[in-house]
Amino acid sequence: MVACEPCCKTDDTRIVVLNGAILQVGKNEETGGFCTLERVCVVMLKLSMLFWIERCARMRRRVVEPWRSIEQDSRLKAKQEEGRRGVGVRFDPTQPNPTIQKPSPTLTYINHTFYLLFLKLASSTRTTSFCHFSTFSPSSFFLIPFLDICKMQCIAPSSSIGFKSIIKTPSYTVSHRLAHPKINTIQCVASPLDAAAAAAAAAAPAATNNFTSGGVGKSRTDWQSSCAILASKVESQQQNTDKSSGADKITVVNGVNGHSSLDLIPVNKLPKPLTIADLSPAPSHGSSLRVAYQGVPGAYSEAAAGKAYPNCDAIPCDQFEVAFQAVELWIADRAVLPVENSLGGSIHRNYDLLLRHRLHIVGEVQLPVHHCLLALPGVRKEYLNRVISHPQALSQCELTLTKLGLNVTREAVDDTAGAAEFVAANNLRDTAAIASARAAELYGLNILADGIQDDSSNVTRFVMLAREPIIPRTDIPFKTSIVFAHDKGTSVLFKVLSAFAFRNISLTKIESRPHRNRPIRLVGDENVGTAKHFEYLFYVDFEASMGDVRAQNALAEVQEFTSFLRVLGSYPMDMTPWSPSR
Ligand SMILES: O=C(O)C(=O)C[C@]1(C(=O)O)C=C[C@@H](O)C=C1
Repeated sequence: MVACEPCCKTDDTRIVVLNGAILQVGKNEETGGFCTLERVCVVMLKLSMLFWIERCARMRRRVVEPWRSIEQDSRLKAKQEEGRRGVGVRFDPTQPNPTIQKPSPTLTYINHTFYLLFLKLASSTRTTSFCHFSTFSPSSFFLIPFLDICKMQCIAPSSSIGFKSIIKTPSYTVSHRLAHPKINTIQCVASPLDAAAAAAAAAAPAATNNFTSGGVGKSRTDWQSSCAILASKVESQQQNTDKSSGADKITVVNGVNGHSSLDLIPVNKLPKPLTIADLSPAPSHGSSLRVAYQGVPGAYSEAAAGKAYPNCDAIPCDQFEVAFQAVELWIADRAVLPVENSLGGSIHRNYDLLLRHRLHIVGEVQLPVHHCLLALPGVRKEYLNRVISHPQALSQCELTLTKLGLNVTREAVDDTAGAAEFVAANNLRDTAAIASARAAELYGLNILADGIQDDSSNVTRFVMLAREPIIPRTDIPFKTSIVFAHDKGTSVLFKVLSAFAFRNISLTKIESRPHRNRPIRLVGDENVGTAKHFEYLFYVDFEASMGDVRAQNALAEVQEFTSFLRVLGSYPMDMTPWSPSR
């Protein structure tokens, strides 16, 4: 089980620890105005309230969930019978029934579901979260007001015992939070197997009413006679159910047999409930995973998305920012974005966006990038007076273009495949695009020159981003990416780096970016003048998992020197065999 432990270091510095790994240390303004600590506390508060409600519900379950008690009661009778016959353990009716005291697997399941989903809420970027009613239970009723308070969407799943709870609201939408849950309808699918359960559900509201008006006594005898009444209802309704046609089932569905005056909604017209499968983490092999990438089909980023998640649904986005937001808004499950190229260097925009957004790095892929020079059919190199592409691609092919005698204008566009599409769509006979062979195929262009990158081992590293971090492992090679800032300028950098060096942790990358919240630090006095130092944020990748004690100790030390520290992700290293682009 994942455990979040928020704790405070000083008044304005916050630390959030996940499974022993420091997830975030820093001041609010440095993390884009987002405060994890407060949110975790709010979630924990809600969580404890829900557990409390659940406990109350459990204590009253005998009264408000008669169908369960009927089942227990029949077991109880069987035990009594056994006792009378002197078989097995003797049943003492003066003692509380142990089966009633024991929490049912369903309730345990509900607790776990809530716990997991609330932790999910803790790390999601929005207030929207999901509440999953695993079965028809009193807790469903008790929790409805809380959905609104917690700004959660309610999801009614199918249940193993044939009940379906459906929260209907005028503003019910699948992708957004439930605004004001008003009506709670219990749907019971009356399949022959579930008939008894269905009839019991139909009888349930009556019992609940009795309870609230004090009709059911608290003593065991009162309770048993209530059960007897309910049991007879179950029997008669079971007979009805057995006889009933599909139309009758709709009446039973709404819990009041024979009253067609109720505004009934045919089952097939109701929105299809999300199931637990819709909420569970996406399969690791990537099938049906929606993966956002920047560019249009044929871009290298699309190929990287396919390498990271084979069989995924790749979603093209016109900007990096859009890909980040697609994941945050649940339009996509993952984003795959380039961060550095072996020739062109870092893609700074994505480093800045990593800090501005709340996504976690959950993996990396290294893609050999094999560039082609593309032009319209019939166009020759001599006709060209312009080459267009993504700035990275232009810089990766700079020398080769010159060698090919193409001392023509270079123009940067958003992505390589977009450049190919532009040439084709505008029928540009004087312009070539640098893009992939797949882009040539997709946009009907000819390959004028193949493998024009300046180095055959041209590789771009992409990171996979998700709303949730993954649990760090120590049995396979892992990498961790962090970002930090410090108040005392670059002088602290040595101390920070030595925290890793002393523990034999290799660094694979250091990148510095302007500290946009505090770009300049003034040092000096009136006599000497004022030095204006630029302030930086440092991005460091190191070869260790956050599950590794060495990494945890190194970060604990780094934290001493830094004013802000955030773990961007701890993820498996791409260990695929090396295959150069040429
Ligand atoms: O334009 C594309 O095809 C991209 O996927 C972008 C991108 C990049 O941003 O570096 C990806 C890989 C190559 O290095 C060139 C361009």
